[in-house]
Amino acid sequence: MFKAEFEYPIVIVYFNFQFSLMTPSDPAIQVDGLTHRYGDIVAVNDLDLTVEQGEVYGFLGPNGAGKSTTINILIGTTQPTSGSVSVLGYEAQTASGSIRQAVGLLPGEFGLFERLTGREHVVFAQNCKDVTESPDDILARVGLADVADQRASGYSTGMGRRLALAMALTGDPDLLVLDEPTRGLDPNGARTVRSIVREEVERGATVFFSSHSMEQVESVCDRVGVLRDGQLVAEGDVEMLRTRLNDHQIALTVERVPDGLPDQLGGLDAVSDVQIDGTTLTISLTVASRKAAVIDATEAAGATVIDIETYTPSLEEFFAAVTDQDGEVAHNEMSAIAAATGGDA
Ligand SMILES: Nc1ncnc2c1ncn2[C@@H]1O[C@H](COP(=O)(O)OP(=O)(O)OP(=O)(O)O)[C@@H](O)[C@H]1O
Repeated sequence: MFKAEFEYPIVIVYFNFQFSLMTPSDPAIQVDGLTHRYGDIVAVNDLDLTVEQGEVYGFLGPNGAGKSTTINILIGTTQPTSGSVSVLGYEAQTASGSIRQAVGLLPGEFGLFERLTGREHVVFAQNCKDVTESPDDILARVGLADVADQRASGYSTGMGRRLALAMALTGDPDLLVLDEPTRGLDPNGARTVRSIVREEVERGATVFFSSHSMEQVESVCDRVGVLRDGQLVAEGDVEMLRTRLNDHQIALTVERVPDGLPDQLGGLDAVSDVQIDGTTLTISLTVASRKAAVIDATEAAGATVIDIETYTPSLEEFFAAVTDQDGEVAHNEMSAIAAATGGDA
């Protein structure tokens, strides 16, 4: 049965290979006007996306947003309805064989060969990519050195995920496409993934990282794109996205609240609300960078500031805001973010 599975791709691959014309300044991934329909369902809707060489790009979105469909198109296993996709300089529609050789893919769903050991899986991946390297070194990197000779049928879900990552790492790929790499992993496994991502980037690879875990994305990604209903609704570096969410607060505790100070602060640019509790003023801002102006205005009114606390939303809150499809707040925040990032809400 194996034989039949291996012979078939050889025929496909023959027509699918191309030479890459990518230069060092070209993006690793370039998606233009990508649309994919499953019958009446529009899974990806006129998506534009650019991932530069050497960056870690976090691809976020709620269930059904279109992440896996996009990834399947990137690696050429799904043909788009329309639009163009270039990966490492190869056209995804015509050079899927070349892309699969150059890319290390950790798929969202991955079935192991129950009868093969962990080491045999890695050797299989190496043979597919025609590379020779020590399978044990790769297995050690993902924490499977001790079970290298164990059949995969005895692997837990997390061990299977680690093995799939080991297979993706074979051949030092120029681009790693990781679909939910930390799903099913314990905290140690998640930490291993994070350090492997950093090592791969140091080596010069690009990483495209789909995840539901804000913690993972915040800690390893350079840039983040949020997909909703097949469209990118926000994109930017993690810090910028956070500071552009219009829910920043600064709490100032003063020795004495001068008459008229709350009204004065309420009249400042970008201040949306002022609450007072004893000698503590909590000021809500639509723009994080206006915090200094609030402190200046408070001191100019004659108040002595004795304590300052600030609040910046986490990426988790940002994600909830831009992907909550029912809430009015979500729509307003998306509009603000889209305006700030130059996207469409
Ligand atoms: N083979 C398919 N046939 C029909 N519809 C599909 C198919 N695959 C995906 N879809 C639909 O396309 C849309 C996007 O699905 P996709 O799996 O790409 O989303 P996702 O962001 O990866 O979701 P998740 O986070 O749940 O994995 C969903 O509405 C889904 O139901």
